[in-house]
Amino acid sequence: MGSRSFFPLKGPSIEMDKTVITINPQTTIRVADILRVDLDKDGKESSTVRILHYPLIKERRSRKEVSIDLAPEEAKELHEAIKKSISFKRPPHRPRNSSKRLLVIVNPFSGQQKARDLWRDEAERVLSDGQWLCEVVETTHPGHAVEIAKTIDLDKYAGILVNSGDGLVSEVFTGLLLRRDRERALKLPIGHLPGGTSNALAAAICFASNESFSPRYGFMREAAVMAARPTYRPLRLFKAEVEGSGRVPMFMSTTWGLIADIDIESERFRWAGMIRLHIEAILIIAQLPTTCKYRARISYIPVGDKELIRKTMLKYNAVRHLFGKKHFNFEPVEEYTGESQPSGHYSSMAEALSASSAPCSTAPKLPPLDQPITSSAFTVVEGEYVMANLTSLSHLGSDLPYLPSSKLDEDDIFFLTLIDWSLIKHRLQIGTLMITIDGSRHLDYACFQVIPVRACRIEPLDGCGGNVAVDGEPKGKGKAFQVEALPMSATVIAREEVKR
Ligand SMILES: Nc1ncnc2c1ncn2[C@@H]1O[C@H](COP(=O)(O)OP(=O)(O)OP(=O)(O)O)[C@@H](O)[C@H]1O
Repeated sequence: MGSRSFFPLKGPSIEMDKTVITINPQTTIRVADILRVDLDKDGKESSTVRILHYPLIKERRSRKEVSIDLAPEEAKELHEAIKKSISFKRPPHRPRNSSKRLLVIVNPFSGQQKARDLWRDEAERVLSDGQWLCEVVETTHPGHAVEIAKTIDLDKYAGILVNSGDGLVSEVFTGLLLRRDRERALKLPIGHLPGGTSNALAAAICFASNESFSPRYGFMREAAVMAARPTYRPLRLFKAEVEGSGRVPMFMSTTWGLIADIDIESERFRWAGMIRLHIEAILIIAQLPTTCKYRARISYIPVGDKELIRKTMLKYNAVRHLFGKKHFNFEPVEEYTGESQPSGHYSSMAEALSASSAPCSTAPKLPPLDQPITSSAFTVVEGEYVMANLTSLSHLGSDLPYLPSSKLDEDDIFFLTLIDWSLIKHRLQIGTLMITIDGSRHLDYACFQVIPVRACRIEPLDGCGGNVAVDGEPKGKGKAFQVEALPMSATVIAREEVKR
């Protein structure tokens, strides 16, 4: 759409193009921020166009209404032009019922039991402003969201909003992967409303979209605005195989050593909220090297792309163009085009993850965990490490921009990050490295290494222990594990990149 002019009864003309409505030099409205537009026919002489939008003001989304009086014909045209620009696009799973209906799953116990209040105080009104019909379900037990995702009627909803931490998001992906019609089910848009303690996915989506989010004060409203005016982005899924636990899906990280130790061992301080992580970190770091000094063999297929390697050092607040021209672009999620899909479910995740699926560009590279790696494509190292993590998201939590260069929709690449014990000068160095993750300054430490990989196996040696966690879920201590991409992506709700 080129620029169009409209002439109000008073004041200068209004200019509207594809992205912005300029009411006067001081007042502009971004089309992507508009949730609703109404037309009031006041009389023969004039009509009013009322625009409800949520602009960013001081890095928060604020509800604003603007009314413009125009001649009736002019008002009708402006109203129609705006309505057309904000019209709801059919989600890629192509539901038969194209109404604006969402299922909202709330874990009433996540985030120190605040998810329910956050929904009521911050999100519900935004979705209602956007004229969405929301059916809210509260989970009653662990695994409840797996069941919901396994059985949800794909034709009834335009998406699922998951109001919780990353644990419940993982359950939803698990449920979708267990469906035999998952080729279509994985196109059902999933929005993460950050109602939990760790909201890594919501943060990574905001970061990718250049949306503002405040780890400290929460960003439920910002995520709700995103859900009310959604764009759909692919999120690459991965397969983690862990000794004793078998194959499980992964969308964020498999951590071993320090970070997993802090996360899992700090459960005993759950009453302290987020501070529990700090208490545990201090205890562990004070006891180094009797804690968190682990021996391992690491086998990986490196990605020798210089541009990619350079990017891994960029912090979250780096100027966005430094990440590369196309870094924040993404391929739109292709619409599901198949007609019929098999019904029912796989009997286990092991079966689901080994079953062939949609056409893929990511052929398996790893043999099963109990078989040796013989391919010469692998680099093999042995050493002592404080931790070794395999991550695929930019954030490990909303306040942890761990690897800002990670993209949501990378084909089959993820990142091996290591703290090599032999490069540490003093245990205080680990302490300072950990507390600087919130500004991504851990990337400046020589002992912190980042290696882009296409497959990786980590084998703890000499019974050295160290917690292993997949997407935050504990999987035992000192277990061997390996990760590679799945030939499948889920669909997440994001927004068009915010221009600043
Ligand atoms: N009603 C419920 N009662 C008990 N546990 C539940 C319930 N609903 C969901 N869960 C479980 O709670 C786990 C943690 O949920 P979630 O990640 O949403 O919250 P969180 O507070 O962010 O947790 P974390 O502190 O681990 O990040 C999920 O793995 C899920 O299985």
